[in-house]
Amino acid sequence: MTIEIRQVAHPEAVRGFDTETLRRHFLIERLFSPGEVLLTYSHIDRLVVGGAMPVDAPVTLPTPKAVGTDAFLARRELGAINVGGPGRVRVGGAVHAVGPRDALYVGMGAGEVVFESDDAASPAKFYLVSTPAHAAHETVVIPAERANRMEVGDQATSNRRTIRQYIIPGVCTSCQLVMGLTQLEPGSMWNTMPCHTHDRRSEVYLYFDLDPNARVLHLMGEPSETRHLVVASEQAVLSPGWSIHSGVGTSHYAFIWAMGGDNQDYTDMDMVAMSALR
Ligand SMILES: O=C(O)C(=O)C[C@H](O)C(=O)CO
Ligand SMILES: [Zn+2]
Repeated sequence: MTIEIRQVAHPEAVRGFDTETLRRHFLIERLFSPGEVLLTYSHIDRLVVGGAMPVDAPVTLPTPKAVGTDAFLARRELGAINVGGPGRVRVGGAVHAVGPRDALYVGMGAGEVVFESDDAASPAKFYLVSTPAHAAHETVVIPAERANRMEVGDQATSNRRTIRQYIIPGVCTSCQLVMGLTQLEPGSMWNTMPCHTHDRRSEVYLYFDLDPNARVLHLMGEPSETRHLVVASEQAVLSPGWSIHSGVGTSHYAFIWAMGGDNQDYTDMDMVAMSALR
């Protein structure tokens, strides 16, 4: 089992970080490894972020010491979105088919979680985000077409994109986890600009579906002290509540955003005026 621990960094300290230190604190470079579950435990809102990539055998969600309980889901909930080929997830013995770009919500106390691929030649890749939970909600599959869909942005500003909200009140009940997927249209490179913060919630962005040579320049930091991370496909960025999160790609791409914190109100954002960005 592989788990990495990321401590919280104060925004005043982050102002002095060099590139390597910024990447060590905020970028998760490796999420998927064949036949393994890779996890990162971040102390921002105690998000656990990871990837499960079963190939020709099932892989089981481990219970690292970091979660402090006998079972991973004893006091946690889990969201999974499949960014690979068709797969299945066994939760406490019940089998759930999770197709490409479908999501699975797993409630607190649901039992053992085992990931499988339908076809080893096109393995499933389950992107995982877990937050602490206080109540047991129903484990459900949310197919892409059942997600709440919003078309936003404009081709003229290169930010035409479709947002799909999977784990969000009204679609899927959770304790605090909110999760969805944003797809950029071909020719659109910008996400989430004008940008925002929400100090009440931390967020994590997984960028995927980029060509091997394409990159996203992810913008982070306090609005008056922005920094950037150069991000490749299937890498994730931790975004504390004080940080903006936005980006521009060298080609179009998709990303999964997930949040945990004090509320589940997607619209609760503190918009940053363009004139305030430095
Ligand atoms: O494309 C976007 O804009 C987003 O997907 C924004 C994220 O969902 C977000 O930052 C929610 O707080
Ligand atoms: Zn946000």
